[in-house]
Amino acid sequence: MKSKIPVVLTIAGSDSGGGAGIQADLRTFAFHCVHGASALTCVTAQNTVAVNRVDGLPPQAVVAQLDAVVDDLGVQAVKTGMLLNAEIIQAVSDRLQTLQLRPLVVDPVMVSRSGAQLIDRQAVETLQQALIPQATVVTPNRYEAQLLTGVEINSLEKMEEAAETLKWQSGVQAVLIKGGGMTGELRGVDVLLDDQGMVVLKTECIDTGNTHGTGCTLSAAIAANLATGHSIRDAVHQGKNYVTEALKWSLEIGQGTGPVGHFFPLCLN
Ligand SMILES: Nc1ncnc2c1ncn2[C@@H]1O[C@H](COP(=O)(O)OP(=O)(O)O)[C@@H](O)[C@H]1O
Ligand SMILES: Cc1ncc(COP(=O)(O)O)c(N)n1
Repeated sequence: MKSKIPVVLTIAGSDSGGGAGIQADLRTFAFHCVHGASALTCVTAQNTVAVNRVDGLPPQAVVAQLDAVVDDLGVQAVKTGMLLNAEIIQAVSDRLQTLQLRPLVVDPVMVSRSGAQLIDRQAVETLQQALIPQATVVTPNRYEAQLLTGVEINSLEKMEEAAETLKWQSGVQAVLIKGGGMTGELRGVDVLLDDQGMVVLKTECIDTGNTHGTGCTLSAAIAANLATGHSIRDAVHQGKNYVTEALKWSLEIGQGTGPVGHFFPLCLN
């Protein structure tokens, strides 16, 4: 029997601990019944406690992976994660622009959950100028949104202000500011701004320290949902619900911030 299945490409880094990056993306794609393809940007020596080392690939190697996937498999949606440096970001942005690969979910990965800086300063600028304007949805967390907009985010109103600022300064179609790094009752509350306006996304707050990979998982789920034909709003809503479930089933692995449980329904024992 032959089956037709959407192909989703992630352009991101490897997490040796398996909780975030390419590993989280591919598990999320599998859960959503889409075929996951990957273009690796870098290899991190990482666990639940720290990022010990990062080795980047040459930009041409990243673009060659992208081309190999697009030329043969075709792609119904793309997401980007950790892009490491300005050269890789520029090369990927140029290729995405030329090929007009859409929908495109940009997770502007800059700082890890353990607090490690994951890309350099110049890379932030290139992300802003070359990649984010092309995005269907951009998904910064609290700290990334602050860095991208200059708005200090300490309330729901400031989350909304940052979303407005980022949307109008970049021309991106939709902005999702994630609230996993907020405190009190705003923890786990996200704000989505698209062409229809602003919505606040609230699910239950999960009391767990094991949040490694939440951002990667959410952006991968949104890309998978877009690939299967959902609207932006629907893709984001369903992605948020998926992350909430995965957080409920997060894994007690390692000494630090453990990963979320991507295949929760299969692991109920
Ligand atoms: N404790 C939590 N309870 C419920 N949702 C959470 C919690 N922590 C993070 N989230 C959700 O996980 C998703 C990823 O957000 P966040 O953790 O802020 O991203 P990142 O991993 O990029 O820092 C968001 O939808 C956020 O609201
Ligand atoms: C290779 C890689 N990519 C991304 C993240 C961010 O992870 P998170 O989803 O927790 O923000 C990470 N720690 N490592």
